[in-house]
Amino acid sequence: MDVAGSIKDRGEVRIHESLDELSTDLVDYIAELSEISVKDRGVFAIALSGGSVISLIRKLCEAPYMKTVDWSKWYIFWADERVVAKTHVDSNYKLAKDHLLSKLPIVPSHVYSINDSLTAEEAANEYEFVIRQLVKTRVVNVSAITDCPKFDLILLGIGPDGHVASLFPNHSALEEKNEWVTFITNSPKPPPERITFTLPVINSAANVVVVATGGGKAEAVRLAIDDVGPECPVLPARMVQPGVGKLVWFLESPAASKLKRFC
Ligand SMILES: O=C1O[C@H](COP(=O)(O)O)[C@@H](O)[C@H](O)[C@H]1O
Repeated sequence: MDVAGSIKDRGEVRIHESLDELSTDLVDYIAELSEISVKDRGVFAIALSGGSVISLIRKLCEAPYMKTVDWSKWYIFWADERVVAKTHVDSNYKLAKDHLLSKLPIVPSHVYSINDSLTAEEAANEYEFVIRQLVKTRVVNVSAITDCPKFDLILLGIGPDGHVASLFPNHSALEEKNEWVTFITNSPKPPPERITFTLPVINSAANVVVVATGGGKAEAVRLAIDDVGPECPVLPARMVQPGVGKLVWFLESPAASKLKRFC
C-alpha cells in the first residue's frame, strides 16, 4: 500500500499504485471481515455492487481464499440492480455470477438476487420484503440504532458523477428515509430503471467499502472525501456516512490524485 490514513468522519483511506495491489488488499480485507463475522454471528451477509468492483474481487476465486474462506456461511445481496433480465449484459447479478459466484462454492439458496420478472417498483418492494424476513431470522443483522438491516459488508463503486449504488446526484431517491430498497425510472446512466438500497440502509451497515479506480473518478473522490467547505455539491458518495459502522476507501492512485491530504 502506498498511503493509508484516516480522515475525520470520512473513514479510512487506502491508496494503491496498481490495480493488482488494490485488488489483493481488497480481497484480504473482505476475507478478514468474513472471518470476523462468521466467528461473531455464524454468517456473513455481503451486498455487492455492479461495475468495476467485481473484477477487483475476482481474486476471491483463487488461493488461498478458496480454501480459507467459509463460503458456506456467505449470503449474497445486491446494493443495486438494473431492471433488466438476469441474462442481460447490463445485469449486476449476471456480472457477479459470470465472474465470481459461479466459481465459488456458495450455497445457491444464499444468493438473493433481485426478481427480474417484475416492474421496478414491485421488485424493490419484494426485495425489501425478502430482506425483512432475513432480518427476522438474523441472517441479516439489525441496527439497534436505526432499525435498518445491518449488513456485514456493503461493497460500493463510485461513478465519475459521485453516484453510489443507484443513488445519483440531485435525485429524489437520496431523500428516502423510510424504505430500505427503492426504485428509480430515470437514471442518468443507462439503463434508466434501477433498484437500489437507500442511504439509511447503506449507513447502517457494519462495514462499507467504496472502491474507485482511474483518473476519471478523481474529482468525485475529492468531493466525497476532502473538506471542500460549503460549496460542496450534494454528492451521494459524500452521504455515505455509516453511523457506527466502519467506512474504508480503496483507491487507485489516479482516483486519489486530487485528494489534498495525500497528493
Ligand atoms: O451503474 C452502476 O455504476 C456504479 C459504478 O460503476 P463503475 O463501473 O464506475 O465502478 C456501480 O457501483 C453500480 O453498482 C452500478 O449499477
